[in-house]
Amino acid sequence: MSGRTILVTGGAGYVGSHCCKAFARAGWNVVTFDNLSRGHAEAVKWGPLIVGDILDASALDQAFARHRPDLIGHFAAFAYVEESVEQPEIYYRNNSIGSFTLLDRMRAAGVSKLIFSSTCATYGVPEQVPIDEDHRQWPINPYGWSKLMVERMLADYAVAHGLDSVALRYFNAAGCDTEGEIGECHEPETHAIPLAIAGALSREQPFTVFGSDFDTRDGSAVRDYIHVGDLAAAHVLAGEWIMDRRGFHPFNLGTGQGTTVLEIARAVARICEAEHPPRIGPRRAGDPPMLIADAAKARRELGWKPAISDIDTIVRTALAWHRLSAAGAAL
Ligand SMILES: NC(=O)c1ccc[n+]([C@@H]2O[C@H](COP(=O)([O-])OP(=O)(O)OC[C@H]3O[C@@H](n4cnc5c(N)ncnc54)[C@H](O)[C@@H]3O)[C@@H](O)[C@H]2O)c1
Ligand SMILES: O=c1ccn([C@@H]2O[C@H](COP(=O)(O)OP(=O)(O)O[C@H]3O[C@H](CO)[C@@H](O)[C@H](O)[C@H]3O)[C@@H](O)[C@H]2O)c(=O)[nH]1
Repeated sequence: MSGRTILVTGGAGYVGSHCCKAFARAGWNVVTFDNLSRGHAEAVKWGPLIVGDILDASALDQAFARHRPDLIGHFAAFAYVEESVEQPEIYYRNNSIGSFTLLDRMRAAGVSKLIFSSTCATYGVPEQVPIDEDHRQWPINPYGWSKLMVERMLADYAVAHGLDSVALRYFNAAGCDTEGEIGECHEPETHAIPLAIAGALSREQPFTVFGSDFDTRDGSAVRDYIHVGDLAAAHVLAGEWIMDRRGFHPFNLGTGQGTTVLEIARAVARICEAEHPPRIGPRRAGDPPMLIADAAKARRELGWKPAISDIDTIVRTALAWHRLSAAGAAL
């Protein structure tokens, strides 16, 4: 598939930058379009960076005219569940209206293929686990709704306008590039694994487990952690797959294995060889108790299988990145 161009919105962010690397390795020309509101110019290493906002129609028009992308990888979004509960307006504007603007300008430019970063947060509290793609989608936080609205737009645009798309519903993206070139740099960091590592290594930043009264095997919440390198591989497969498919196609991306927050804390303590035990705190707003993927469809249709998503590899790669950052050698 070499020689094709993908324009990656949000390519300066965590998942987007890992996907840029994977697309470049697979022979694609990669152009990043990111407003750097939550990303890092230093993470854009596999092609040019256009500093622009998906809410800015003329910036999108210029980017499409200049680079003539064959495919859009749409990662740009705000992605914090708790923030979305407190400030829903910024989620609906950035994630939903931003995506609408992107689709509108794609139509105008005649760009008709897209892969979209969706999320298991669109399912809400599952009726059963593992969750397959046909499970009812009924989010319990504005972030999930802001993303589900985009899926709806994509389904409708496929029928009405021949805009073909894949929605990749990630479960919990985790870990960092196995070669240490890029990693996870959120400010503020809110994700469990980098915070558990920081907490294990420092008395100053203790790790708090949000909720110990869920109906799970140890009372803490269960998530399906998927290595960002496995996610990146899935994006390349999905990008190549959609080039000769029609319609809208959702896929779950997860391992099918659930891990509790306390199990994460224990794995981190073992691998970091430094134990500052976690604190137990109250539940965080908007958090479902358990999210586990049934990703059989991605395996069947895309030929995708997680290869590096065991918890030890996730924690080891995240720890390597944490050490590079602490030494000032990372982004
Ligand atoms: N991290 C996860 O576990 C996870 C799970 C499911 C889905 N997702 C989705 O994956 C995508 C990437 O998540 P991430 O964790 O890498 O987040 P991130 O914050 O690291 O990256 C998002 C990027 O988008 C950019 N951006 C935001 N709004 C923009 C705008 N209006 N115009 C241009 N650029 C903009 C930011 O600057 C940032 O570089 C998001 O769409 C998120 O909803 C993430
Ligand atoms: O300091 C912390 C941070 C997190 N958690 C818990 O750890 C789990 C995972 O939390 P986090 O890493 O913040 O991920 P999520 O809130 O599950 O959200 C991520 O994963 C979602 C899919 O589940 C994506 O849609 C979001 O974009 C992405 O941020 C949750 O139960 C949290 O309550 C803690 O107990 N303590």
